[in-house]
Amino acid sequence: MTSRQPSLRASAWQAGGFVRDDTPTAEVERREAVIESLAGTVRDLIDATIRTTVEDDEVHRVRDDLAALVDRLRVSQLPGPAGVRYNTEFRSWNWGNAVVGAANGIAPPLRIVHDSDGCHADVVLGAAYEGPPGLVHGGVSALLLDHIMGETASGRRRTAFTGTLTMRYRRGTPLGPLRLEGRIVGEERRKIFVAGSISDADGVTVEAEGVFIQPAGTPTAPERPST
Ligand SMILES: CCCCCCCC/C=C\CCCCCCCC(=O)SCCNC(=O)CCNC(=O)[C@H](O)C(C)(C)COP(=O)(O)OP(=O)(O)OC[C@H]1O[C@@H](n2cnc3c(N)ncnc32)[C@H](O)[C@@H]1OP(=O)(O)O
Repeated sequence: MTSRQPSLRASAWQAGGFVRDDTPTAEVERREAVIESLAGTVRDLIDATIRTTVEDDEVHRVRDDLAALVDRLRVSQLPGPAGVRYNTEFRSWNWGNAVVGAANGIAPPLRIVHDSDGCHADVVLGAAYEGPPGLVHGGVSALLLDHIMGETASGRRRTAFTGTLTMRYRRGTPLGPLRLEGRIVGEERRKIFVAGSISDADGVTVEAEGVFIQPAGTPTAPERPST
């Protein structure tokens, strides 16, 4: 990208990608379920594409069928990325998000749980997230930790952007079932210090520490109940 991008400062938080959208929560959730079901099938498609061994002619036929389906979805599109929207009830939705976007077939199916200590999520990573053979790509580990640690810092009551994220890859992270965790270990003015980890059944594979910054002038809501 060559054009100059705006920085994620307070003015951007207020006016940029965070869009007030007065769609009622019930309608947001109805549409979210619809689009999530499509994204789930796209995720299956990605896995099937990686692992298929069907003959070349069949690959070409499937490609042509898919191109026709893409044309149908293109009939009505947003002008750009989905951004983050919120309504009068502070229900927010970010359907394009790279980690938790309901409409995003390249986002792993991650369900983040906020608890009293921070956040955790159980996820099963398949072939689409491979780096070394049979192991999770290091950048994918960083992606997932960045997000869950950011959500931990946010606590769903303030915006927090990643300032610095440091990873220690202790051993290979196998594809398959994994647990992600984040917890706040300190706060200093607008800086929130967060520890995070990825574990498999045998223990921690990646540990991380991060400094997340609440942009100046952005609000902090009262504590929200855990889910
Ligand atoms: C009513 C409210 C309800 C809200 C509800 C919210 C719901 C939220 C929902 C869901 C949560 C989502 C979770 C997301 C997870 C994913 C996170 C990401 O991937 S974020 C994208 C990647 N990160 C960027 O692109 C940042 C780019 N950088 C910037 O925009 C700025 O540099 C920023 C905001 C990080 C800092 O800018 P400054 O202008 O505020 O910083 P200065 O005023 O200079 O410093 C403040 C303090 O922070 C330290 N600092 C600044 N930058 C730092 C850095 N990069 N690393 C460490 N410390 C830094 C400074 O040393 C200073 O510390 P001293 O107070 O003096 O001790």
